[in-house]
Amino acid sequence: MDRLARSGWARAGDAAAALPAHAGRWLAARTGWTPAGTPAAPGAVAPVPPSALPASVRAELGTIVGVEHVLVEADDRLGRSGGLSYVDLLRRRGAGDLLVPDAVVRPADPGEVGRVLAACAERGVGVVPFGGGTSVVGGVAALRGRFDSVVVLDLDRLDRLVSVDPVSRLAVLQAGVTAPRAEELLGRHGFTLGHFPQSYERATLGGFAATRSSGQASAGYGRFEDMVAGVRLATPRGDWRLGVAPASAAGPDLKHLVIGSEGAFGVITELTLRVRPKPVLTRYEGFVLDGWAAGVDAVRALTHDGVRGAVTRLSDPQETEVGFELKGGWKTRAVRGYLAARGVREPCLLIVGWEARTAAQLRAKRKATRASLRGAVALGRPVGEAWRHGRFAGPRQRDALMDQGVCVETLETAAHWSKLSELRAAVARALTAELTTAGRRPVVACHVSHTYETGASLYFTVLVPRDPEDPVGQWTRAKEAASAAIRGLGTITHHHAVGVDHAPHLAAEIGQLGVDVLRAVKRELDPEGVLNPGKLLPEDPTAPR
Ligand SMILES: Cc1cc2nc3c(=O)[nH]c(=O)nc-3n(C[C@H](O)[C@H](O)[C@H](O)COP(=O)(O)OP(=O)(O)OC[C@H]3O[C@@H](n4cnc5c(N)ncnc54)[C@H](O)[C@@H]3O)c2cc1C
Repeated sequence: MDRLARSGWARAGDAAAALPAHAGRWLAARTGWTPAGTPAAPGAVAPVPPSALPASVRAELGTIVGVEHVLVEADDRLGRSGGLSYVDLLRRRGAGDLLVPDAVVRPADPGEVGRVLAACAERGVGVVPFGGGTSVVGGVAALRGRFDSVVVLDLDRLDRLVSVDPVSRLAVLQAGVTAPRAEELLGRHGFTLGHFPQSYERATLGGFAATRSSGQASAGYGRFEDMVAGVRLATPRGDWRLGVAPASAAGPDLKHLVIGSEGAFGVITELTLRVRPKPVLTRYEGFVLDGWAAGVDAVRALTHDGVRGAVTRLSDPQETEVGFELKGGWKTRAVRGYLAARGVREPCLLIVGWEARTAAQLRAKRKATRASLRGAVALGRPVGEAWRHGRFAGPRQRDALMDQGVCVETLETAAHWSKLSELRAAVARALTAELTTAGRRPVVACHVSHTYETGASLYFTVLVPRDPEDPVGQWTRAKEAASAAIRGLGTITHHHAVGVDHAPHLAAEIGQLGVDVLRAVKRELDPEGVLNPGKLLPEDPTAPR
């Protein structure tokens, strides 16, 4: 996907991501796209500027983490130049400005993190905490703020399972542990975290906590924040530990100042996480509802009746169609024929995945879900298992589409049930209006994959021929139009966080008072303002220069 970044997605699924000929024909007819070779080409990237980190600071950081862990080579800095949004990927392909950090610093433990932060605060060097670098909102952009230099603080060496408390079902893990590694380490003790976002292969526990991430199995395991029982934060003012009991009335829950703080208040070094026994049995099935309204009613009923699967994911008619067209083949034709024969005019695919410790438990869960889904057409196990098999393929498919000149990006929001359909319509309208030009007709598809008692998230995927003259502007304008449509109906972000991209919209959601409260917290924890300049909070115009 981003071949210049530190490490790519596992290569295993690459072949499956290539756009099949039949899907290419559909895309051309549907959107006006014609294949254009625009592969990722290292040569196309702007030259890397020399490091502006003063030699004395470099030497001081070297005494803390070891000189071999202060990296200033071009490739090392380039590999941590931004995250994985569509615009980030365009920048790596030579469109727009690429922000390159002056150095990469790799501390080994929480103590070293704290000392690096203290040194950077004293010397006036910006610090960008970096987990897996999968942010899609500019969260790891190497912005300097008011400083002359900025370093990326790569947490990849904080990769240990510190302890497990099987009685309380708690595990302490360091923040740089990636999601697959966490599953491996916890699996040895019979536990799982149950957090499976699409960025699973690369993202880290610290990144999940810092962004309030939500995984595909959130219906069964909750959002990442629900798993955080305790947190350890390194700040330029010292170490801060929170979370001594399962619940507390000792004032507001300060853990929630850290969860979602996006590296702007401190660096999460350790997390105490709630873990669950690994499921023994899993089963995924597909269902189809006729039309969006029926689909939303169905997932709302599943949620209110308490009979969702661990995975509960509803595609709207557009996303269902895209799925059918990309897959193609006789099996898809057979499914479409069957649905037509059953009188389904606007198929909306619903995937339900159950997990259980025993066959009896699994049967009971499945029975309860199916009873609630009385009006749905059951497509059975092959459809559900096919979704499960391909559930991490998205990043690779995006890479393949980008290589061929497609603008492909996603955005997410959430709203209460009573506003959900209005929100979906408003965002789809805004994106379609902004991206439609002579010869370009966007596909705007949407799904619900996180539901709550009071509402649900919406996740949009957009496909449109790329504007070769202004590829960054094409998407930036569309994203702005969508953000304006969201205002008053839903949240600016359900799980991608604020980063740079959503910062201008924060005040509209939490109020200017809310922004001021967050600024006050930042001033207390990071008085010099070195931590992740320009993220979460827009630059403070009143900050001393
Ligand atoms: C293809 C793709 C699919 C995605 N799917 C999902 C999804 O299903 N669900 C979802 O929730 N998100 C998803 N994301 C978004 C992204 O993966 C998440 O935001 C994830 O939580 C980021 O983890 P990371 O380790 O990569 O963090 P990074 O990208 O490295 O950092 C994210 C933010 O957290 C800060 N940060 C990182 N580590 C720390 C730390 N230890 N202490 C303090 N601050 C820190 C960074 O400075 C930055 O602001 C997806 C992204 C991509 C590219």
